[in-house]
Amino acid sequence: MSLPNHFELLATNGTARTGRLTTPHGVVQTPAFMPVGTAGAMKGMHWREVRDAGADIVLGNTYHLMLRPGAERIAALGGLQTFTGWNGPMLTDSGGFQVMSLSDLRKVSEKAVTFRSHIDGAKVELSPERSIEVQRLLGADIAMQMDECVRLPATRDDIERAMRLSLRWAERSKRAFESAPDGNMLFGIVQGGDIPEMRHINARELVDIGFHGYAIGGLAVGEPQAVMLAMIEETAPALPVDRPRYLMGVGTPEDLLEAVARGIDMFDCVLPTRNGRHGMAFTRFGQINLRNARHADDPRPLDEESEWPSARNISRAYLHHLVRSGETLGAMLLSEINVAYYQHLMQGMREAITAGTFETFQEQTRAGWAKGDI
Ligand SMILES: CCNc1nc2cc3[nH]c(NC)nc3cc2c(=O)[nH]1
Repeated sequence: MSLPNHFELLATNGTARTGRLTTPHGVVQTPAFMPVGTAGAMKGMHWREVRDAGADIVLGNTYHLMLRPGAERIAALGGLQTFTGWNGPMLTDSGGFQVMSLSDLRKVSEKAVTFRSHIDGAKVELSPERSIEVQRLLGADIAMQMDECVRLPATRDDIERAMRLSLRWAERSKRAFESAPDGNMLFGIVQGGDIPEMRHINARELVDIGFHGYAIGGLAVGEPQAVMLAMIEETAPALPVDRPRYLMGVGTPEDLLEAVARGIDMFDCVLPTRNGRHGMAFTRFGQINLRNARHADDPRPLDEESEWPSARNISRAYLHHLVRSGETLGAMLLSEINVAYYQHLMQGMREAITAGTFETFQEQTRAGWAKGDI
């Protein structure tokens, strides 16, 4: 049974697209970048800064939130938006991916993923049904199916096994989701590793099951960028043109530009906030490492033409000092500067696609990065 469509395609420019996704908590303009608020907070930022930076939607991690403070507790406190104070759209992942990377003593069976909490060692079982129940308790506007992502390189057998398990879990996730409140969405996830044939089979069978939107998973897991881009080219055309496509865990500004050019609408990545905490700034000149001694006496801001005040008004010398001294303010300023840069880049792409000038935008943006830091 096909699910209602909450996505409106507004313009295309080559295979790049811009659109609007309507959720119960607000509208998401695409291409969209979702900053990752892992455990119900955007590390180092107030929600008002996330909003001011231009983010329409943020991601919350089910694995973290179900372990602490707990899904039932968040539901009793009114759901994620009320609990956290972020009152916009939220997407939650299904938890499976983080189990594989964060917990030990984990076991994957047909029924569920069983693991020990990395917080207190408690044994936890996460089935597709429980994952959907948790995401509903959290109040996600967009929930994700539970899947199994294999890291690359992987054998064909492993890739096929995980892809077929993920398809069976897609069925179960959808069945568990069916009775969701109106407007809430469930996205399927395409696996298939770096094997085009597997990607085609998975996309076709996932579309037959029918979802509000489709994620391309199993990428940004150690493969070269060329392989990631090739798999997007194999997968995106096999997905419905009128539904959103979400590339999980991606990526650098370069990744975003290349993936939007190939038809991707949504992204999530920890890079802007994580690199910010480590003293790295994303700018239109490329990445700048504020730990570097060359900034110690530099009175200039990161970017005099930036629309973001902290990037336009704060000297590199001061940012260098904060980072070198381990001042919390350094992590906070660079996190907001980076999230604002990512959102500004997405806004530039949306405007260029609408104007039909995306190719020029790509060339100019790449030239700025290539010029490097002045
Ligand atoms: C919804 C959870 N499932 C799920 N999350 C993912 C998160 C990722 N994050 C990265 N690189 C940072 N690749 C990913 C792939 C998947 C994937 O294939 N599946």
